[in-house]
Parts: sequence; C-alpha cells; structure tokens
Amino acid sequence: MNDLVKLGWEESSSPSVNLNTIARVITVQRNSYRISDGRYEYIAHVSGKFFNEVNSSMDFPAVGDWVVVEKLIDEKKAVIKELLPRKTQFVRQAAGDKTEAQLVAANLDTIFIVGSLNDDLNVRRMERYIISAYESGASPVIVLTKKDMCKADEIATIMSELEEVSIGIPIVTLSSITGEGITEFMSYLPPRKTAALLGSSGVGKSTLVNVLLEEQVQLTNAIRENDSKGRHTTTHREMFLLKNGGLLIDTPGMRELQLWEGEHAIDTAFEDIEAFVTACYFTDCKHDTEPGCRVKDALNSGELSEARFQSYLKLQRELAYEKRKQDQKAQLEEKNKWKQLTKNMKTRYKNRRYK
Ligand SMILES: Nc1nc2c(ncn2[C@@H]2O[C@H](COP(=O)(O)OP(=O)(O)OP(=O)(O)O)[C@@H](O)[C@H]2O)c(=O)[nH]1
Ligand SMILES: [Zn+2]
Repeated sequence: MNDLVKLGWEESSSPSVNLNTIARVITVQRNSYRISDGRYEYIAHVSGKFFNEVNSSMDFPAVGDWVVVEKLIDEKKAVIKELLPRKTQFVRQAAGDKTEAQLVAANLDTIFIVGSLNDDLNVRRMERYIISAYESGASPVIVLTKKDMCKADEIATIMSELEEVSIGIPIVTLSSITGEGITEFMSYLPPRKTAALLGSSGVGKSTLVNVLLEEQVQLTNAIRENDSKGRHTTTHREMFLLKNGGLLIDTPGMRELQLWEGEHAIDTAFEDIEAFVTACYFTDCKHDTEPGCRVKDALNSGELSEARFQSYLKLQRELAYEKRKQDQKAQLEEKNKWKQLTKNMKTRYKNRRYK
C-alpha cells in the first residue's frame, strides 16, 4: 500500500500526479507547515512562486490539504509548490472582519456536530452547524455526548426535537465516561476518511478526543525539535491517525468557532424572514415602529410566527454578543503579545548585562 493511502489519499482524485511529490498538511504554523508523506514529517514553506501567485488567504494550504512538494529528505524540509484541488473546504468568517473568510480545514469527509445531552441543547445552534457543515461539502453527523447523565425518556425528547432540523442526518448518542456509543461513533469515521469535531465549548469535545486518542497510532515519525532550553519536544499535531485508520483533525479554528459564521448563516437559516426584512421600506428597519415594515405586516397577518421571529432576534443578539467577545479577545491577545515581547527584551537585556 502506498504510504499516502493511509493519510486518506484516493488515487482517483488526481490520477496523473507523481506520488513521490505529494504530501498532506497536518498542522499550519505561523509561517510554516508541517506536512506528512505517510512516512516522514517535514517542515514546509510555500515557494516564492506560490506566494506570488496567491490571490487570497483561501489559496494558502490549510490542515488537510494535499500539496505538491519538493522534499529535502535528509533535512526533513520541503517546499510547497502547488495545492491540489480540494474536495471540501470548511470556511469561517475571520473574527472581527466582515470580508475576510478564513479556511479552517480542507478535504474533510465528515463533520461531527457535537452537542451535550446534559445541557439545554440549542436546536437552532445545531441547525446552524448543520448548515455550515453542508456548505463545506462534508457530511454532517450529530453527536450527543454525556449520555450517562441523561435518562432514556429525556434522550427521546431531545432526539425528537433535533430530528425536526436534522432530517436524514445520523445522530449518535454516547458517553466518553462509560464508553457507550463510542463504537457506533467510530463507524462514522472509517479507515482513510477524514473528520473534524465542531461544537460549543463544554460539550465534551476534548474528553471525546482523549478517549479516541488512546487508540491513536503514530501518524509518521514525528519531528523532534529543540525548544529554547535545548530539550526535545514533540510538537503538537492537529491531524491524528486513529487505530482503525480513520483520520481526525482537531483544529483550534474549529474548536473555537462559536457563532462565527454569522450573517451568512442567518441568511440561510432564516431565509423566510430575510425575505420580509429586505422588503421593509427602510433598509435599517428595526421592525419596531417604523412605517412600511414588512416584518410587522407578516407578523400581523400570521405569515410569520412570533416564535420564529423571536428566535431570529435572539440569534442576532447572540451574534452581536459573540462579535463583541471576539473583539475583546483580539484586543487582549494583542496586549499580551506586546507584554511578552517587552518581557523577552528585558530578559535578554538582563542576561547580556550579567554575562
Ligand atoms: N458525565 C459526563 N461528563 C462529560 C462527558 N464528556 C465530557 N464531560 C465533562 O464535561 C466537561 C466539559 O468537557 P470538555 O471535553 O472539556 O468540553 P469541550 O467541548 O472540549 O470544551 P472546550 O475545550 O471548551 O471546547 C468536563 O468537565 C468533562 O469531564 C461525558 O460523556 N459524560
Ligand atoms: Zn421592518
């Protein structure tokens, strides 16, 4: 078996390429990539030509991408010369920026949409996750965690609510504590297929990943790097090869994503309401007391239910809140970056003085 095959390579996708030049991106770092050819890992950069020909951030490699490379086998380094066409791509709106789309992962076959049976399951949010999974081209599978904390009749109620928005999508219930349902979960991540987990904070993604990683086998000979103190560290990877041969991508981009997909998801999930909104006389209509408000008309005539309108408003409030949170977070990160930088400079200065 070709080494690439265990990374999920399908002969049919690019039949004419020279397999010795192909690798898969397993981690995106600040200025470099960690790639694997199924035998070794390499630290890679894009070639100057690649860089010059890029039109948008979407053209840069992401976790899961297949790339054409030139390898320096002895040094475990590589130059990325070309990106192979993507089968699927998962995109999110970059925080605080309306125009910039951010590619989180490429070539996912499956997206596990994770929710917890224990918490108030937000069906609308699950619906939005389903939409973004479909937009990416991957197949969604709903995973409901913490089964051990829920009675059978409670589970049945939740399932029937969910089935209204999840028509046809498989739903797996499991517990990472008792292990119930894990085998069924794995049946949706067969050998050579690539999947990622998507879901709000606290639903149990890390716990599930840890259970799955007990079964992890080494993807390739990991690169060992020296950290600043000269110790060996095995660097963090984002693509894992599970024991059954399935590939699991665990990217911060997907984990941190909450309501990022923002306006676009509103458009899709609330198309009916958007149609009314665009027919309002004022473009900035608040659908409150403004004259010529098509939304109010629809509410009065019963074309639009009050409940659905309320959940639309709720989503907009959540989005506004999420956006403020992201902006604050970005500010804080920026501040911490500078703090660290000045700290580093001080340390360096101090060391120089006392040497
Ligand atoms: N009873 C029970 N508790 C669970 C289960 N899975 C996770 N938990 C608990 O739920 C809490 C949150 O789990 P995490 O795995 O950290 O959730 P997460 O989705 O990774 O959250 P973020 O890292 O913030 O994205 C932890 O206290 C876990 O111990 C489960 O199957 N059963
Ligand atoms: Zn209006």
